[in-house]
Formats: sequence, C-alpha cells, structure tokens
Amino acid sequence: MKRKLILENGAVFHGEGIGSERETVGEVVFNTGMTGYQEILSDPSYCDQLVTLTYPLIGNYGINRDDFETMHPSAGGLIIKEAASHPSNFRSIGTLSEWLKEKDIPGLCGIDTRRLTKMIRTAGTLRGRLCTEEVDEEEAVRELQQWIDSRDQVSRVSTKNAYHAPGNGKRVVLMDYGAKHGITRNLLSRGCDVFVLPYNATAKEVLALNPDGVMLSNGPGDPEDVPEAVKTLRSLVGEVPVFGICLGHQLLSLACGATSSKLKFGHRGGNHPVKQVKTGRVDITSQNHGYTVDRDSLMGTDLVLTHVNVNDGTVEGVEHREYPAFSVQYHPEACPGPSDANDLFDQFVRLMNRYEKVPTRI
Ligand SMILES: NC(=O)CC[C@H](N)C(=O)O
Repeated sequence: MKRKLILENGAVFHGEGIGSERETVGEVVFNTGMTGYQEILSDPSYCDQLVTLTYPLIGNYGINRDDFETMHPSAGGLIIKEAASHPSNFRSIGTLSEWLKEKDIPGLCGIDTRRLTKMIRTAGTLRGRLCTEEVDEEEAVRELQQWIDSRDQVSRVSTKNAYHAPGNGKRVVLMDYGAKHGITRNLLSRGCDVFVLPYNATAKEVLALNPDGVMLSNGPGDPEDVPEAVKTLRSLVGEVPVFGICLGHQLLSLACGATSSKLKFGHRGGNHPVKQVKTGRVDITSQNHGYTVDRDSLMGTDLVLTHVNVNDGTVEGVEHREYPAFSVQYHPEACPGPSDANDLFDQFVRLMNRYEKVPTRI
C-alpha cells in the first residue's frame, strides 16, 4: 500500500507502507547503527518517535525472542530504505514487517533515507506525519507546525507496579523511567538483587527498601518533564550511591543544579566516540538521546565533567564532587552497539562496596 511521510518543513517522501496501517505523527529522528533494529524499536527511549535507520537494508536477520529491550514497544514508527522480506538467521522467529503489524507500529519503506537524514542534519529534528496518499499535504504541514508534543512519555512507559528481580549480591533500586532490559540484565549478571520502582517513587519509598545503590534508567522525552523524579533524586544524592544512564544522567544533573537543552538532531547510533577526561581513554559508545546537559551549567554545581563527546564536545558523563554519584549520557548496556563502556557497571558495584552501609538487614 502506498504511503507517505509529510514533514513540517513541507518535504514529502513517498513509499510503501509496512507494519501497522495506523496513521501517526511524531518527531523524526535518525539512527546510524548498521544493526540492532529490534533493540531500537523496543527501546522505550524512542517512545512516539519516528525512527529512520540510515543503513539501507533492514530486517535481514528477522526478529528473535532474545533481543527485545522491553516487551511493550512504544516507538512511533519506522522509516527505512528497504525491508528484507526473507530474513535469515538461526534465531529468527519471524519478519520485521509481521512484528511491526503485531505491535501496531506503522512503517514506511522505499524512501531515500539519506536525503531524509541530510535534511534533518541541516534543519534539525523535524516533526512528521506518516499517512496515506490521500492526505492533503498543505493542511498536514500547517497541523504539524502547530503540533504540541506530548510530555507524559515517561509516565506511559515506566512500570506501573514495583517488581523484584532477585540476586544474592548488592541490593539495587532501579528507577524505571523507561528502562531497557539490558540494564537489569547487567545488574543481575553481577549478582545484584534488583528492585524496580516506578518513575515517581519517592525518596522515602526508595530508602525504605534499604538499597546499597540506586540505578537511574534511560527513558524518553525531555528531562524537564519529570520534575517529580528530579525532586526524588535531590533527596537521594548523598544518602546512597547513585549511577545514572542517559535520561537518568540528565535527571541526576538537573537534581544537582545543572540545566539541559535540546540538541539540533541528537546522537543516535553505535559509533559515538566518548573521551574520559581524566585518562584520555576513548570508548566507542552506543547512544540514543536528543537532549544534553549544558556543559556551562556544570560550573557552580557540585558536578565534575568526567566524559566528553569527541565529535561535538557535549557532556557525556559527570560525577559528584563529594557524594558517591555518577552518570553517563551513553549506554554502557549497549544492545544495540559496542560494549566498550560495560565496565561502568563494575564501577557501580565497586562504589557500592566502598560505601557499604551499616547492616540493618537480618
Ligand atoms: N536514551 C535516553 O535515555 C534518552 C534520554 C532523553 N529522552 C533524550 O532524548 O535525551
């Protein structure tokens, strides 16, 4: 079925529909990874976004049972050059198009994704509408320009109920702002006893679990839209070791007095070089974010810049001067992407060991 993508700048891309036939509007973003479409589409950080993948052939290894980052994908849509119709992989249980249909995610294929990506790089992230050929383009552009982005993504993707993933090591509370499974997987593989709490859990609720550390997850949207999380973190910093990833990093930074802003077109892909300020070590990292902590705003806070992006100098990591709290903008859990930075989870465990609290548990 013919479908098209209308952008707020008036550009129109005509292609073929795949997946759900539902219409959708969202921010169009691009990811430059060559693989990992299953993890990307199931990562809650992409909630509502129309994701275009710059790699031209997508779906060639199908969909498997192991690589979901959440079981309830919330990505707004997928935009690609070519959808493989005959996937081949020993783990494959179906095609990408079937899965998109099953999860009600609309897609568009057969468009020039390089042209679209260049457009976003020049204009900045654009809103788009994925719809049928009949839709009036001028009217759609007017509507897109007046579109008000929703600001409740974190509350939509976060768990509604607390749950427990048992282990016999350090007790970690994972704040679920839209967490990828990869974070829990990494904590469990280090023996951690993980309690996952909803995004709006209070500091009192967190501390009642008597944790050795608190992990702040990734998640969708603008960090300024989650003031309740910032308030909780203000009370937690200094009480218990904290490690934040991506949205978790941004929220920790806001809680410590820094500010954030939106990047022109974000960082999404598997080859973003990040330099550790102290040692000069460069990790190739997995990234997926549209906002950044303002580097200048760190001055006057108790946060120290620990990591910078080699491409554009933006903040990639901070640590607290006084308290056991650190965070990174990128994804040490990878999935998709390289795992150069996976040792940050070990660093978190070491931090919890160092700050061993007086045992109150029996
Ligand atoms: N992956 C994430 O946690 C993304 C954080 C935030 N939603 C951003 O786009 O900057």
